[in-house]
Amino acid sequence: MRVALLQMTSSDQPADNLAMVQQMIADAVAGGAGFVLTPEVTNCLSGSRSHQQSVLHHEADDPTLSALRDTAAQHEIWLSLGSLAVKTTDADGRFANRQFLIDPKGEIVARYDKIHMFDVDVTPEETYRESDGYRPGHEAVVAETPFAALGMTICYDVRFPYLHRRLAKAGAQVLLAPAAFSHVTGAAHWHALLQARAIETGCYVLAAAQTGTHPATRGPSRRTYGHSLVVSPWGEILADGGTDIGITYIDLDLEKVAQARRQVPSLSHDREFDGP
Ligand SMILES: O=C(O)CNC(=O)[C@H](CS)NC(=O)CCC(=O)C(=O)O
Repeated sequence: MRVALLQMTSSDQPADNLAMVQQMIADAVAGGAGFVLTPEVTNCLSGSRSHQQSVLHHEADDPTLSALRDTAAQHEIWLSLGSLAVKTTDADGRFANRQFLIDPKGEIVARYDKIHMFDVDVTPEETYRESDGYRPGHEAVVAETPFAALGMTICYDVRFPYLHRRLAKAGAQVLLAPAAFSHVTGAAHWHALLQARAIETGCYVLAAAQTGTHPATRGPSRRTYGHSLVVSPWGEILADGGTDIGITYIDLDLEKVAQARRQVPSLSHDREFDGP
């Protein structure tokens, strides 16, 4: 299976972002991809709650989701929307940061709501309170497909190794890690974190990333790190998307998953122990 990771610079205008993704999917299909991945918050990257309130939708009537389901069906591809920001019915008005897996008929076959919220002061000037705007998810998800079992994670989840081990023990062979990583933490940690998750689990890690300075009509503009990454189950970086908008390709070979796990079977060497 040929996979394409789309690296983009989402703005806070969902219609513009949709047009961009549709064009990139067409390009990826022309490049031979049968599975296309988009980054976190593909539809809208915004730091303004009131702006999000005015442009986002519930899943059931989200125009980005319905258009991209049609796109997947039209090209007969598998599509991971790394996430869409969608409205929920929660009384506090918080959104969900939700990943969708869409099959070649355009059906949604799996959903995952980001579990770990990025409530972090990266520097005194650069602070994030993701849980102000988004409600955390409560359920880990492994999606079975004919070409691989996919463990779903989003961005900050990458810092929580036990989530990934659970996904691998539940059968995942490929971990999806779409992101909008901050530039500062990305430069310090991004490659090492993704390589560690691959090594610990013997999974491929596929991380489609947001990149660059994101245009914002309201609220602060943000800068993300880019470097969409493909890591092999042995921990090698097979592809790095750099910092430009563009497409990164990889041909998955699941024999590599079995091989890495044969060579170092740490996934099956857990021990019970006493202590803290
Ligand atoms: O806010 C949105 O619209 C979409 N969500 C994000 O961009 C999220 C929360 S702010 N970003 C991360 O999780 C970055 C994690 C990171 O950079 C790290 O772990 O170092």
